[in-house]
This record gives sequence, structure tokens and C-alpha cells, in this order.
Amino acid sequence: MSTNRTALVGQSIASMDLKDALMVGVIVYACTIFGIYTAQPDTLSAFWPSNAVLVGLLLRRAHPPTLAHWAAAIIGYVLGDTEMLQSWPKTLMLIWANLMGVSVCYLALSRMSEAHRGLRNASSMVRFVLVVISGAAAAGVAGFFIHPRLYGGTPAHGFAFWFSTELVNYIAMLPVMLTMPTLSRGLARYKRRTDWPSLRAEEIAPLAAFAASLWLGTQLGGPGVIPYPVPAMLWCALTYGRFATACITLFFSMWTLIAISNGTLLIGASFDSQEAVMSLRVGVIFTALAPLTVASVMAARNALLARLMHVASHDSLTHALNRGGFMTGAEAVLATPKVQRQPVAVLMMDIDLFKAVNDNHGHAAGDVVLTSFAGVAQSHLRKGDLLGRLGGEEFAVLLPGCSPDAACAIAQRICDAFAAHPVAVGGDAPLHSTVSIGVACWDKPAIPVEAMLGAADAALYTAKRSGRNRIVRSA
Ligand SMILES: Nc1nc2c(ncn2[C@@H]2O[C@H](COP(=O)(O)OP(=O)(O)OP(=O)(O)O)[C@@H](O)[C@H]2O)c(=O)[nH]1
Repeated sequence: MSTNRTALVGQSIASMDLKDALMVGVIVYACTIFGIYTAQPDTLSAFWPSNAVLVGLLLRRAHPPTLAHWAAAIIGYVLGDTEMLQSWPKTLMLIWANLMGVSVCYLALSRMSEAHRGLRNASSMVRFVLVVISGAAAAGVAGFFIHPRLYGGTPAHGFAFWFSTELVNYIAMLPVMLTMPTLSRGLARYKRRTDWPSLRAEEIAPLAAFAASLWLGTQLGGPGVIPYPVPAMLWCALTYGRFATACITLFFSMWTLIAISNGTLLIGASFDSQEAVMSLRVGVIFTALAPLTVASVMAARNALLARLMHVASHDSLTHALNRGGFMTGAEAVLATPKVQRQPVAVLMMDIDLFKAVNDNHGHAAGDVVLTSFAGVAQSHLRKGDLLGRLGGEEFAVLLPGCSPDAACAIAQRICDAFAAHPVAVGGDAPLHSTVSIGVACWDKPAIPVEAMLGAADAALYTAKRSGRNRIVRSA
């Protein structure tokens, strides 16, 4: 039975791998065709996305690529190249050169941590640049041998040309591939209407400044116009995420190179020699590294800030909000226009005879009771409700948009569920603690949070005096 299931799982993984490999082959083929049709006759393509896209596709899989993926990629290259009716030796040499760079980049990046690969750490860009330099150098070695045979020139020129071309393609394309959110994560982020990006002036301004600086360059001309968009791109990097910045820098690189070659951007320099073209491409792409580095440092800073905010506003034992976090969160929730028009309720909850738990079973057992209670209470709350540990064994809940009847029902459910919840403490028999809850309700949030907590606390006091393990609603 289990052998059959293992065989079935194996079969389904194999069929998924095959579909996945097919997709890799199709994408490599499409990118190859794109690269070929943007090339000048009898020269290498200026923009060759296949290799960077292939590295990105292989890295973003949950599992390492199989032989089928590599075979599909090679078939994609071969089919793309046969469109050009090239000779077999030439096709094979070009594919070998492509795979040299792809395999070095893939191997180096797959050994990097997920955070570095997603350009989320302060030093990620330095590592990324070292990797793409290695990948471009591997392609350069291939160019050293095949360029003189295919396109003439010296081996050293072949190395320089392949190295610089691959460097440009990897730096322009790979950050987009590495930082692209998965479709499911991207959709999840914008599920609710309120999560959609608001078109506020401060959010549009960096992009507008970027567009304006590109336009200004076309109007003024001269060699100084290439870095005109840099301040706007840095502004974009400070405002938007890594993926948006990677897309903007890719656009900047492609726009600059294409606009110079078709005369839209007149920089007053001649690009008759291949050396001049190489110098321009590498210069443009290195300019694009600045905003990418800023976006990556910002991602690390934002993640650190989020961690610090969490630590500052949450209780480390129960992971509920601490007093400060609860008060700030409650004030923010109650200030939203929708909540201000709705009824609101506050629960004050205090674990009964908690001192006895500590005295009889030890402080560690008391901690387990506190954690269990927070878990039980949280499991009865909705997404917009707030749970806070105000101190010791005292917890509070804010229930926005909750009628008095619903608030009492929630409080009763928490009370009953905790009384029925056995708390395992070390080798001793499980403990059964109880909780007393004071409930206070308003038609709408007209008084400060402190006063709401005071009213619920008075009801809690009555619950304690009337025998504990019960809920009391404030008068
Ligand atoms: N284990 C543990 N105990 C804590 C923590 N914070 C406060 N306490 C203890 O919680 C106990 C609170 O006891 P009391 O305020 O007397 O209340 P009680 O025993 O629950 O009695 P009633 O509230 O009247 O039912 C004290 O013994 C505190 O030392 C904590 O983080 N962990």
C-alpha cells in the first residue's frame, strides 16, 4: 500500500518536472528568438535575455533542476538558433558559450542564501556582482576560443566582447528574475481593495521624476545626459521595492542603449568601434547598480525595522501585543472612519488564582498557563480584533464593529474553552485553570481607550467577587 503511494508520488513529481522542463524549454526558445531578431546581421545580439532568464528560472524552482530541465533548455537554444539557419558547428559553439556562463551563475547563486539571492541583505549586491562577473568571465573564456572562428578578431577581443555582453545582460535581467514575486504571493498582497497601491502624489512622484529626467536627456543631449535619471532612480529605490527598482533599472539600461543607437539620445560621441560600444554598455549597466544597491539596503533596513517594531510592541512570552502595542494599535483601529461608525467592545480578562499556580507548580508552569491562555483567546478572535497582555496574568481584547451580544458570546466562549483546556506542565497532571472576564460595550467609540479599559476592569472586578470563572457585562 505504502509502496504504491510512494510510486504514485514519484510519478506525479516526475510528470510535474517534465511539464516544468517543457516550460523552461519554451521560455528559452522565446528569449532566443527575441535575442536573435534584435541582433545586427552577422554580429552577436546586443540584448540576449535567454541566459539570465534561464538562470532565474532554474533558481526559482523549489527543487534543483533535473537533467530534463537542462535538456529542454538546450533544445530551446537549438530550435531558436535553427531559425537563423546557422551551421551545426556554429550553433553548438554558441550554445556551449551560453551554457558556460549559465552554469557558473547558477552554481554560484544556488549556493547563496535565499536572502542574498533575493537581494535582501546589505551585502547582497556585492555578492551578486561577483557572481555575474564570474559567469560573464566563463562566457568570456568561451568567447576567447570561438569568437575568432565565428566573427574574426583576436582571442583577447573575443574574451572582452563576450565578457562585457554577458555582464550587461546578467546585471540588467537577473535582478528582475531574482526579485520577481511569485504570482500567488503577488496576488495575496493585493487581495483586498484597501491593499491596492494608492495613487498618492508622494508615491507617483519618483516615477514621474524618472520619466521627466529621461525626457530631459532627449531634449538637452550631450555626454552628461546618461546619468541624468540617477537621482530619480535612487528616489524610486527609496520609495518602491526591489522588484520595481529592478524593472526601472532594466528599463533605464535598455532605453539608454536603444535611444543612443537610434539617435533619440544624442550624446555627441561616436560608437564606430566595438570597444566604444562595450565601454558604453558597461558604463550604463554599472550606473544601474547604484539604485539596485540602495533598494537592497532598504530591504534589509525595512526587515530589521519590522523585527524591531515587533519586538517593541509584542510580549515575548505569549506573543500577544504588550501594553504599549495594544494601546497604540487600539487607538489606530478606533481612529479609522469605518470603525468610528460601528459599535465597539472591550474585554478585560484575568486568569483566576494564578498566584497559586506559580506557588504550587513553579513559575515555568505559570508561564505555560499564560501562553496557553493567549493561544485559546486568540483562536476565538477575528482578524481585525486585538489581543494584548497588559501585565502579569491580565489580558485585554478590543472588538471593533462588535455588538454587545456578540461580545458577550465571544467572552463566554473564551471562558468556557479555557476552563475545558488542559494545560500540560512538565511531569505533573495537566492543570485546569479558569478566567474571569469583564465586558464593556459602546454604540460607537466615543471615549479614550484607557476609559474603555477602566469600564471593562470594573466589570472584571465584579466577576472576581462573584466567584470567578464567569463573564460580567458592565452596566
Ligand atoms: N509565571 C508567571 N507569573 C507571573 C508573570 N507575571 C506576573 N506573574 C504572577 O502572577 C501572579 C498574580 O497574582 P494575583 O494578582 O494575586 O492574582 P491571582 O492569584 O490570579 O488572583 P485573582 O486574580 O484574584 O484570581 C503573581 O504571583 C505574579 O508574580 C509571568 O510572566 N509569569
